Amino acid sequence: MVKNLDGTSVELKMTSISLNVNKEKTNVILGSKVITIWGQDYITDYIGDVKYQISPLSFYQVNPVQTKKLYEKALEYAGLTGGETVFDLYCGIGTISLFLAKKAKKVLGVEIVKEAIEDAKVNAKINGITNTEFVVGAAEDVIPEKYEKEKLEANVIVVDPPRKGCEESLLDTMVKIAPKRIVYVSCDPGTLARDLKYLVENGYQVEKVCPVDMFGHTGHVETCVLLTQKMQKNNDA
Ligand SMILES: C[S@@+](CC[C@H](N)C(=O)[O-])C[C@H]1O[C@@H](n2cnc3c(N)ncnc32)[C@H](O)[C@@H]1O
Repeated sequence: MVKNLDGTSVELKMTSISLNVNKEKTNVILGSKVITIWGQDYITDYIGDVKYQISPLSFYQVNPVQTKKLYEKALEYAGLTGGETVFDLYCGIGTISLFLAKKAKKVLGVEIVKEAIEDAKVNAKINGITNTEFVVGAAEDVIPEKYEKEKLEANVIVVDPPRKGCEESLLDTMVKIAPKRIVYVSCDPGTLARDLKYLVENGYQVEKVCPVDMFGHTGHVETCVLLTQKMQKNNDA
């Protein structure tokens, strides 16, 4: 039994042991080869009432108590009423996508790791969620390409990039798609500030900012930001 910081406790049950093989001499921790030594090829976890299957090469937040708060904040900032098309870019195993899907018309998730997208599809299925689509690829390639070919539309775009933030080509296409709301989830204040500057210079305004302490006793902070269209605010007023 392990006690969480919020006083709740969880029973830990080992379901798998796997070995990762990395022969590259770089600063990347995990190699692409994973050997299951015992048990299943994945672990499972719940955030709120959503169940997730997570395979070894897929990203998963490390602090389950704070992750629930972070996703609830992203959901609140998305302001969904049930009729929206939402993009969840850098979606990992579909964690935020599935949180949002329950309150949206449709969610499109994009993620670069193939195994994570396979998990996302399974996760939609095991939670009985049918209004999601998951695509493998770099967000900065998939979204501009789909925008050119299919004239994609979205009411809300959520981005949760790694520390390097979003490529300018993606931000540029997001501005062209012109969602009413952008929810930016970031683990790096420096690249967050850079990307917010771009969005603010291109028609958006920062409406709300909420830091979430995902990495207790460290100097790191996760941040959830709501941006809205400048015109929209003026029209609403
Ligand atoms: C901070 S994680 C967020 C994942 C997910 N939203 C979550 O909360 O579990 C960033 C994710 O972006 C993925 N990623 C990295 N570069 C990418 C890119 N260029 N396009 C799409 N996904 C990318 C990583 O594999 C990782 O799953």
